This record gives sequence, structure tokens and C-alpha cells, in this order.
Amino acid sequence: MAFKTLSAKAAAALDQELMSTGAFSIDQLMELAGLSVSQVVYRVHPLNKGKRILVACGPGNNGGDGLVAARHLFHYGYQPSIYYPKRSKNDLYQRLAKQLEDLKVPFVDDFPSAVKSTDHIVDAVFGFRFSGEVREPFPAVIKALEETKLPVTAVDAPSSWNIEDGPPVSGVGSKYNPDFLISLTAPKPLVKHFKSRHFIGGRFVSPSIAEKYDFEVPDYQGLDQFVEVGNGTEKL
Ligand SMILES: NC(=O)C1=CN([C@@H]2O[C@H](COP(=O)(O)OP(=O)(O)OC[C@H]3O[C@@H](n4cnc5c(N)ncnc54)[C@H](O)[C@@H]3O)[C@@H](O)[C@H]2O)[C@H](O)CC1
Ligand SMILES: [K+]
Repeated sequence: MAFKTLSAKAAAALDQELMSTGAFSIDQLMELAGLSVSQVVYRVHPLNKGKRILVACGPGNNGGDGLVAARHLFHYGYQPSIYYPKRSKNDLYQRLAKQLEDLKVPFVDDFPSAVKSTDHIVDAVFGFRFSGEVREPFPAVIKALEETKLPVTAVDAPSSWNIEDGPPVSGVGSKYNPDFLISLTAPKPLVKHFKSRHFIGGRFVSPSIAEKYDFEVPDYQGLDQFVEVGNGTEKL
């Protein structure tokens, strides 16, 4: 049976609806999204596999999810470090960065070098608003993600993949295949090209919103903020 997916346009509309008629604030949604990401990392990369987690954060909300996840990972006992080259002036991101600075979480300037001294990477560079070709300073980041042998967890989308069509056919990102993907609220069409372990998180969708956008709320268990759904070819 086909996977129910959300196009980039529908995902953006759902986001807006949650924050208008849904009465959520962006802080709340991002906190829950980042919490889901941190729980997936804890599942696929428990502390005994190595505590160093490098989180690559982009300029938008996908990057914000990465900042939140890093804070939770710190509290679980990991040693996160952050690559965040395009810091937003928006108050929310400033506060998320300050919270990490207060925990003495290091911010690194050189992503390809930082990859050499970590155990796991979180790709929170681009989510459902990515389009076109990867612009500076991110091509070197995507290249490092393509080349690394370390495990990578991608947040909402493997960064550089087209949200509808998947990996670029050539150039930057065409060889990028993260080991783990956590889709937020619902998978995007690109999942049909993703063949590794796939999770869904963002446990804040009401049954009526899911019905309106024509996807199913996954069967979250207990306190879990994520559900593992196999690879992109399986039913939810
Ligand atoms: N309801 C939910 O599911 C929630 C999901 N969240 C996360 O939010 C992102 C979407 O966030 P948004 O800010 O709309 O967009 P992005 O982070 O994907 O990126 C925007 C950012 O990137 C720049 N950009 C776009 N294309 C390129 C390019 N080719 N090269 C360089 N830069 C590019 C653009 O200019 C913007 O600055 C979603 O995926 C989830 O991860 C929320 O956290 C909570 C609710
Ligand atoms: K991403």
C-alpha cells in the first residue's frame, strides 16, 4: 500500500494552520520536533556507541529543530557540538543558541574538520523549504555528509534532496544517503528514494488535522516521541 506523504506545499500549509487556527506557537512545535529528533538519536546511537554528536544547523526551522535536539542530547549525557554558520537574528533562534552556550556546547566553524572528531552527525541543514541548488556555505557541508563513513541522522529531509523528487541526479548531494531519517508530522514525497531506517516524529498532530491533510497519525507508543516505520516503501 502506498505511503501517505505530504508535499512541501502541504507541509508548509499544515505548519501555518497549526500556528494560526491550531493555536500552537512555533516554540512549542520546534521543541516537540527537536525532542523527537533527540529520541531517535538516542535509539539509533545509544551513549555506549560514542557520545560526540555533531549537529549541522541551517538557517531556518530545520536548523532550529537541530538546536533543540542538541540541548536534549546534552541532558541525556552526550557531548553535542554545533555547526551553525548562518545564524538568524530572530529571537527564537537567538534564545536556542544562548541556551546551548550556557551549557558550554561548542559552536564549530569548520564542518569538514569537525566531522573528523565526532561519533554521529545530525543533518538539520534544510527541511521542506529547501529548493534549487545548494548555496554557500553549505556545498562543503553536503559534500562532507556524502563522504563520511559515520552514521548520519537527517531531520525531515536529507539536505540537498528535492522534497518531491529526491536526490539530485548529479552534483552536490547526488551521493548523499543518510543512515537514518526522521520525518516530522508526515513523510515527504522524497521518502520513496530513501531505503534505510525511517522514523516519524512531531507528536502534536490532531486527528482532525491529519484527516484534513490526508495522512495517518502514526501509532506512537507510551512516552515515545517517534515511531519507526521501516523504509520508504512500507505502509505507515
Ligand atoms: N509542522 C512541522 O512539521 C514542523 C516542522 N518544523 C521544521 O521546520 C522545517 C521547515 O522550516 P522552514 O524554516 O520553513 O524551512 P527550512 O528549514 O527547510 O529552510 C529554510 C531556509 O533554508 C534556506 N534555503 C532554501 N533553499 C536553499 C538553498 N538551495 N541553498 C541555501 N539555502 C537555502 C532558505 O533561504 C531559508 O533560510 C521542517 O522541515 C521541519 O524540520 C518546525 O520546527 C516545527 C513544525
Ligand atoms: K535536514
